[in-house]
Amino acid sequence: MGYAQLVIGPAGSGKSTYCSSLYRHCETMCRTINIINLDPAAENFDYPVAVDIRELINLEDVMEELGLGPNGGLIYCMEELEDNLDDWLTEKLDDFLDDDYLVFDCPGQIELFSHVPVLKNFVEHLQRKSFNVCVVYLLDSQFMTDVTKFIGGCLSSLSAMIQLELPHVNIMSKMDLVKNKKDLDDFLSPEPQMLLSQLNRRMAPQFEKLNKALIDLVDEYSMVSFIPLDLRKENSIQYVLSQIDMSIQYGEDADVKVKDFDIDADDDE
Ligand SMILES: Nc1nc2c(ncn2[C@@H]2O[C@H](COP(=O)(O)OP(=O)(O)OP(=O)(O)O)[C@@H](O)[C@H]2O)c(=O)[nH]1
Ligand SMILES: [Mg+2]
Repeated sequence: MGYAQLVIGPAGSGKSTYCSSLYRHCETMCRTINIINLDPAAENFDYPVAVDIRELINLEDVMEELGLGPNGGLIYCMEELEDNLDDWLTEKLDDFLDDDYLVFDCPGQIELFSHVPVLKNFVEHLQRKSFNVCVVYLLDSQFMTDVTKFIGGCLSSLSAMIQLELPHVNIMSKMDLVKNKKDLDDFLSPEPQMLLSQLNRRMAPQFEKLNKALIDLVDEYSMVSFIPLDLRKENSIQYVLSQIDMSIQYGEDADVKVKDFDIDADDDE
């Protein structure tokens, strides 16, 4: 049984920075995690890259050779990954041990997890290889400064949840940038009624019915709940990691193994 985090979220939400901070944090705890770059456009890394999609394909070549733009090029690269799940990816995954912990640093284009099946197929492949996978969805704290932005962020997180059907942890990144601490309580786990009245105040009256439907939807899926992440604080990183570990049962399975072993030992007697 392996463990995997799929780190997704809008462009620039801090995914790669989160990966490198997590790597350093785990290093100080003498815990090994392997970070895998799935962004064919990435160039600089602050973490050791265990596996790199650019060994398979890179965006620059695709744009040059096929005359595609950056977004079309990215989709092409990801489809190439999809076509190579059984050979390239399987070969790479075979290098890891049974209970290794992988963190996938994904590109930020939201169509990847909202309306193309690449990540869904990727996840199913990991699951077939016995990985417990969860989504770590990062939203930038700047989304908390504006209720319309915040709802938009929640909806894109929700679309990832629907498309990927995985345990899902929402993270509010870049908490060091939050000036007004009152925003924290308002947006980390806000009252649906509060969001609705703020939305109605911001928008023209003809949107009231839509706003109500949106807030009901977001509320029903319990989406409006974010764990704050402040990378300056080790205990913040530790808390986020512990919540993610819980969602993929990391650590729990280790206990089960010990128990299973004890039962076997009894049988032998
Ligand atoms: N202040 C602050 N800035 C951050 C934090 N995390 C990331 N950033 C900055 O935000 C920008 C984007 O960060 P990245 O980690 O590259 O974001 P990303 O989600 O990987 O971006 P894409 O891969 O392009 O989608 C960079 O300039 C980072 O330095 C944070 O916790 N606090
Ligand atoms: Mg990145």
